[in-house]
Amino acid sequence: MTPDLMDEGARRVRAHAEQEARGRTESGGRAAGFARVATPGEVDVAHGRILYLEDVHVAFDGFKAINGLHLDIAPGELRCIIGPNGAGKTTMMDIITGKTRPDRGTVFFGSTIDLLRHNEPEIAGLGIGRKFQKPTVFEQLSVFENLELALKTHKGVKHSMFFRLDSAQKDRLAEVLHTIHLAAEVTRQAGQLSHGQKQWLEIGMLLMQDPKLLLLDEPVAGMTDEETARTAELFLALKGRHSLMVVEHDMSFIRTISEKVTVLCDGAVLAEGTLDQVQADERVIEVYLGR
Ligand SMILES: Nc1ncnc2c1ncn2[C@@H]1O[C@H](COP(=O)(O)OP(=O)(O)OP(=O)(O)O)[C@@H](O)[C@H]1O
Repeated sequence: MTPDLMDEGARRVRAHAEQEARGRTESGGRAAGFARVATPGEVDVAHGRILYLEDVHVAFDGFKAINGLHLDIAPGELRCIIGPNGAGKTTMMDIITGKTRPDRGTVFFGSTIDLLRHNEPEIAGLGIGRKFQKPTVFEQLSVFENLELALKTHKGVKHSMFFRLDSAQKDRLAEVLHTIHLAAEVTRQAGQLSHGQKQWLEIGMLLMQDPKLLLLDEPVAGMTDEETARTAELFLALKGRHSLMVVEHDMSFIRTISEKVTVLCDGAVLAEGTLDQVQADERVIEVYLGR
């Protein structure tokens, strides 16, 4: 989910919210029980859940990729998702971000936002950022320019030329630079950064949008041991302020960052608990070793 997509989504969510408000005035109120459209930045976590999936199903040409999936993420939690190839991890992220529509089931962001009523850019605008495995930074621009670009709320040459950061945005940019360990690289061209640094820069671009929930797909694939260790530090620093869902195959990385691990298999949750607990689970051993 690129920052551009998040900007576009924020605009669409605002437009949607305004349209909903107009609809209420004209019709005198909406049917009770409908999920309301939250204004950007507002996620109701009073029930202790930032993300809630219940009995979600998706089939591709009859093949059940997601098959009765239940999942709950608490605000500020760092949840690790593991599972063998084809378990449905990417498809689950596709459903949360609106890229794939489930055949049935419930997918809520907080307790009031029904994500199935929103499209992909709207979901990005609601504060769900997604980082794909491959870094997609703007290689010709500097680290600073990449982060600045992530803040621009209007596209187009005119706005690009006249966009200036205000002081709060400058503070935010400095804070993000520090968080992603790139303060010393601020003027460097992104194309010259190492693979790990590019990954951090892309995470920084998402952080400029202040997402509530970050979905990270195999973030340490291809990183050196040192970069992996710094990424673990970064994620531990982010949890609490943001909720994170990390899909990863690197078990030593998972061990460093995880509290609760969810094991997916055949499109459903096979086991949940600490890494030690799930690794000792016979069913988990069977799906990893028995295939
Ligand atoms: N668009 C699609 N059309 C047909 N089958 C699909 C589609 N998307 C996913 N699948 C199938 O659904 C299953 C789950 O795939 P998914 O990519 O979600 O698994 P995964 O857990 O992310 O796997 P990996 O760890 O290999 O990335 C796989 O068998 C995959 O081939």
